[in-house]
Order: sequence, then C-alpha cells, then structure tokens
Amino acid sequence: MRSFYYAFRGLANAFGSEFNMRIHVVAALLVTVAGFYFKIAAAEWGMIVLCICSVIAMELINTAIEKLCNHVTAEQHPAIKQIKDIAAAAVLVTALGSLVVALIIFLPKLILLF
Ligand SMILES: Nc1ncnc2c1ncn2[C@@H]1O[C@H](COP(=O)(O)OP(=O)(O)OP(=O)(O)O)[C@@H](O)[C@H]1O
Repeated sequence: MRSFYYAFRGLANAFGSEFNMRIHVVAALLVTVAGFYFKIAAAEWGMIVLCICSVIAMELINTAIEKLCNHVTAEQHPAIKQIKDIAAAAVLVTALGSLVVALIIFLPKLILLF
C-alpha cells in the first residue's frame, strides 16, 4: 500500500514540476475529447489509452533519469549529455509513434467532415 503512495507522490511531483508533462496531459485530454466526439471503436480506445500511458510513462522515466544525472553532477560532462539525450529520444520515439496512431484513427474521420 505504501508503495502505491510513493508512486502517486512521484506522479504528482513530475506533473507539478515538468512542463513537458503538462503538454502530454493537454494532448491526452484533446485526444480523449476527439475520441468521444468521433465515437471511436473499443479497439481504437485501447490503442489511444496505450499510447497515452506509454508517453506519460516514458516522460516519467526521462524525468527520473534527468534528476539522477543532475544529482550525480552539476558539471557539464559528455557522458551526462549522451545519457540525457538518449532518454529524451525515448520520449520522442514514443510520442511520434503515438502521433502516427492518432493520425491513423482520426485522419479518415476528419476528412469525412469536409
Ligand atoms: N550536465 C550536463 N553535461 C552535459 N550536457 C548536458 C548536461 N545537462 C544537460 N546537458 C545537455 O544540454 C542540452 C539541454 O538539456 P536540457 O534541455 O535538458 O536542459 P538542462 O538544464 O540541461 O536539463 P534539466 O531539465 O535537468 O534542467 C541537452 O543536449 C542535454 O543533454
């Protein structure tokens, strides 16, 4: 039970301190509203939920790695740069994959509107 408390505290901490996390949440809310508006199918909801959770989970891991790096050293170091850039790339890959999924689901429905 306590580990749930610690995990939720970590979630609140990341949401409170990370600007990128707020962008992900806004994007997730917009996609959810679009999902209800277009009455997407259960399988499509499944893909959307998986994408939203993957991006937020990846951003949480990226935030944890960034904080660990900053704790290890305040100095500039090529290894820290490489580690931070690779962790950021993981978020980028997940976000781009999610964008493709959103386009596959919503683009045909959007085209039908016009
Ligand atoms: N200690 C460091 N040594 C070398 N490069 C770093 C270091 N910290 C960040 N960088 C690099 O600087 C660039 C900008 O990083 P970022 O936008 O994350 O800002 P930051 O201030 O360094 O990070 P933070 O979000 O932890 O404040 C990235 O390429 C990152 O890898």
